[in-house]
Amino acid sequence: MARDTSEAAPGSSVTRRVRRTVLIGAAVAAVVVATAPFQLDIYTKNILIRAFFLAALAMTVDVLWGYTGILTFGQSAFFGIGAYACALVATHYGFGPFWFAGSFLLALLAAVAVAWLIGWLAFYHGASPLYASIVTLALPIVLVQLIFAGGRFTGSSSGISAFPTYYWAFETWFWIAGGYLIAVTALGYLLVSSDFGRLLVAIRENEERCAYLGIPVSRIKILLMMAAGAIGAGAGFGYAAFTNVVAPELGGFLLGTELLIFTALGGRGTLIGPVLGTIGIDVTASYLSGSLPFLWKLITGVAFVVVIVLLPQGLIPILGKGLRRLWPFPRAAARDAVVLRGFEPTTPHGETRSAPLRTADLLRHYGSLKVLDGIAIESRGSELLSIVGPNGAGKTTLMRCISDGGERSGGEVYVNGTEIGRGSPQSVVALGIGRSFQNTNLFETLTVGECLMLARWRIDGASLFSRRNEVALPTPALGILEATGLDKALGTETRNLSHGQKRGLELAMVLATEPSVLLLDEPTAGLTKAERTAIGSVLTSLARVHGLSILLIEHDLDFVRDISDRIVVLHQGALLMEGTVEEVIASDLVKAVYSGQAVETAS
Ligand SMILES: Nc1ncnc2c1ncn2[C@@H]1O[C@H](COP(=O)(O)OP(=O)(O)OP(=O)(O)O)[C@@H](O)[C@H]1O
Repeated sequence: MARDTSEAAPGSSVTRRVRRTVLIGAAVAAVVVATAPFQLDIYTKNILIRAFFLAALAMTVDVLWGYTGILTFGQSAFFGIGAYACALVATHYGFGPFWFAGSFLLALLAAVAVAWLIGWLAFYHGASPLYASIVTLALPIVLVQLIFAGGRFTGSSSGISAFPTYYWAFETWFWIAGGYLIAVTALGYLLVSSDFGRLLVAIRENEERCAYLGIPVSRIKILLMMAAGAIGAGAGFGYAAFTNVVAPELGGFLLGTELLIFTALGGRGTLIGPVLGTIGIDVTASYLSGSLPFLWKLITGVAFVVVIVLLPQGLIPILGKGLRRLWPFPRAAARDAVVLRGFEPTTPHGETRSAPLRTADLLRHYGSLKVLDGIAIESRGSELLSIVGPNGAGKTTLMRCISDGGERSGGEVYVNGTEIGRGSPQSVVALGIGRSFQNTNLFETLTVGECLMLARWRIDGASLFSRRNEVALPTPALGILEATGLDKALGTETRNLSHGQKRGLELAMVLATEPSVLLLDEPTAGLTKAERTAIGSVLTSLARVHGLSILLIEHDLDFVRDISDRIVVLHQGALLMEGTVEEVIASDLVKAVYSGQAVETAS
């Protein structure tokens, strides 16, 4: 089965990506060539070479902050590591082609190792974005302190100067710096416009949802940090080799903050904005700092505040809009037509597993407040088990404890026979759990097609430098898309969908991960009667035809009665009752709980 959306833009996505990559590379190359130093004075040549190396560094800040949402103050540290690797080896060990190449390699390795450590500290499971920013803030501060403490070896606060280097002509260094900038910007563009780039945007928009789709968010961020660190160190190495002067400020906190300002001014999340912004601002600032030594910081500071307040997207997007009016070209390849294919899921029809999900003595407390107390439930394959109970009974907490090993305070959770331990959501997804949330939890600026591709990431992977436009989905996911009309809206951004369609998309995304146990938290909340009926019949078919084990939290008891095989009733964090639909509906105990009467629970 294959369906093609009707929104195909002219030209293949590959052609457009190549065209846009060439365009981005050409724009940077144009700046480099336009400033070619044949008639420039030495001062200007110096400034431009420095600006090109810094622009390459700012490009990495944009990939980390603009695209992935990692607010990093620490990129300057990698620049400093690269610069000091060059200076220290040349000063203390030796100089020549072997030493030069060796120190370049050392710079890259040292940056990658430090980035790995910082990434590991900043992005361990459960760390908040604020914590990650503080860790990156500490990095340049620690590095500068180490340089100070290094005494004569590192040159302390004076740095190191006049170490041996290649005294090539300014023109040669100009092309090295410009070439490095063009190469890393083109590489950066290929990355952010690929499937992997789509993943970075998804992490920025909704990291939690990514984790529950089985995407190893922390690992991806650490790898990105390592790549960005290596590029930054390469730039720092080049700068040190060119100037043959290094000082602690090259790896300092001030430069780290300035890079954020350059990125914001140029246009966060545009790649070309921070590159051109850095060149423009650094060159202007260098001139102003010469002629107006006390005023230039004030002027750039005021410009920063004005742009942030009046043009929060930065300067380059505004210029880009103007250019696009004069010379229209296709927008980002992100909106390429997406083709859907369906396949039968691997779970055999009607397979009945004994207990794909089991909890034993599950406990969750917040301080002295016991929210779940000794919950033992078991769900069977090909079964729809509803979890009901008054507000605050602990239903959502139960789902959290099943889907994230770090959530529970005690007890065990077994998924397909494996105890989840303290595993992260993505490791629990790998065991066969799929979870949808009480509140719709999507990626606002991604299209329906992109969201579906994202949901397949764990199984299909994502290419680093290319972009697919076809996604294969298990037939149940396709069924949900058809039932909610989403198969006709694959190019629509999710923020423009109706509430019902958002709920449908969320369910389709969970099903796309091919779970054997489905945890659904009020999947029909806010839906019309017709939409509820459609979802209800899909759920029953998932359980009975496709053999899934479904745990469903619902407040609509009529809906529960119509579709459930069994019901579990929670009350004040304890298991009140478990039985067939008829048993639970006939229970006086359950009626008493729902009418607000005081009821004794087992615990
Ligand atoms: N982070 C938290 N800190 C303290 N208490 C919490 C926290 N999260 C949940 N609780 C408490 O745990 C109890 C159970 O909450 P939970 O959301 O699991 O209930 P629920 O049965 O899903 O309710 P509802 O049907 O309203 O969604 C509530 O009393 C809630 O206030």
